[in-house]
Amino acid sequence: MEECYENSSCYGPGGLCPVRVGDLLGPDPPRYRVAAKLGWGSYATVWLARDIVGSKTVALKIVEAASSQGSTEAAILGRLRAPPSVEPLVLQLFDAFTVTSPNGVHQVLVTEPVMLLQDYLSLPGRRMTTRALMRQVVEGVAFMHARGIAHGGESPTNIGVALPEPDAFSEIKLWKRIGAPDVIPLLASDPTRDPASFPPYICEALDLTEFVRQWVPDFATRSPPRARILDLGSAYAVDDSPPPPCGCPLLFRPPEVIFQQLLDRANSGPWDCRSDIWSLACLLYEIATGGCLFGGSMGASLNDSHLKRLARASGSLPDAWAKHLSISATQYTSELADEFWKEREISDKTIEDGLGLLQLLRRMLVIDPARRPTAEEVLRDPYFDGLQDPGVGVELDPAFTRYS
Ligand SMILES: Nc1ncnc2c1ncn2[C@@H]1O[C@H](COP(=O)(O)OP(=O)(O)OP(=O)(O)O)[C@@H](O)[C@H]1O
Repeated sequence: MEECYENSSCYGPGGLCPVRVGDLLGPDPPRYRVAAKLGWGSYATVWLARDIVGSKTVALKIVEAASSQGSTEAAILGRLRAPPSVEPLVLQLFDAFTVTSPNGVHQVLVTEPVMLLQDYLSLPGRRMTTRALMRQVVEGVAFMHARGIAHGGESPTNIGVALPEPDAFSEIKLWKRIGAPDVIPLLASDPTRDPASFPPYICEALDLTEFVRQWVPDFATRSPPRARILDLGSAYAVDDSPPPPCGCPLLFRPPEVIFQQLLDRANSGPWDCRSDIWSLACLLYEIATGGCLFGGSMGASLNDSHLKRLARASGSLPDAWAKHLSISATQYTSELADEFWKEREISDKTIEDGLGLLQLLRRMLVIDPARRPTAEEVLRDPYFDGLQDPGVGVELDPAFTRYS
């Protein structure tokens, strides 16, 4: 039950912004009317809202007060804006402002709403091949890197798909179609606590997939999807600033960060666009197979065994790491890596060129970040050769001039 909602203890000084369905938010005059919750993360709640001035449907990411002041997400999304004539591959920012609640000042990002890729992949009869979808994701990463942004957290929950006809949604149609959300009333155990510091109820997130299924039943079969990279909360501009702590989920986290954290848990050390390439490889494997490349049957923890598993996949271990692990580096050979990859052979015939995909992933999963291919080089890998993507209408442009 608890996992279906953000934790109520997140409301308090420096915490989340208390939001209710129907609230009108925005810079003067407020223009975004909250219709439903879309989700929540470690630092924010995200809401579907109607822009009553622009007659648009938008997503509002409302960041907890303690993380709002230092948040660079709006600036980074601003740098990744696509020109109007180009299909974007990164979530598009429409507006940014702050709201003040009893818990502090909250950054609000107004973006397009999307369906999570994992939910999209569950729709029956989708028209686009997984390989074409993967190419869009790689192209999105190449675009970010060309703009000097390292993402630092690529994982399946950070990839979305543009919604069909989002501006035609209205709050009334929404609730008529799928019913009202479940809510849990909140009452502070301390009766003296300011009741304005928490919402009167915690609201269940909207089942966007179910809504799209009903609203546009032929969405998956009608047109190829347009992928979007989201959650730039851990991203940074590599030329302008030192890397923030790496926010990548453990199973997607690159080995250089893991090694650094094994030395000092509080410090993820330097990471950059080459680190993204490692996470991207793990993400591509998961998009293709639905399985996790480095998750053992017991999951994974930040420990020596996990680092050894990554070294096994890449067939090498730096001497300094071997010394720390008290093992010999010479046992990490390409033959050992061959065994790892043999265990991951893709037998699912619906995945095009499974062998070609694994070869590409091996190219990307190299321990030394400097030897990993760039995202542009990944796009030119034979695995993506001859890919027709008529619905998206974008072609690979090595210089990415179409974005500038
Ligand atoms: N534009 C959007 N459209 C639809 N849903 C969204 C959108 N942005 C975010 N979400 C939903 O809200 C959730 C939280 O968003 P996000 O990951 O950006 O928050 P966060 O606090 O930065 O999370 P994290 O814990 O990953 O750092 C997402 O997992 C997703 O379910």
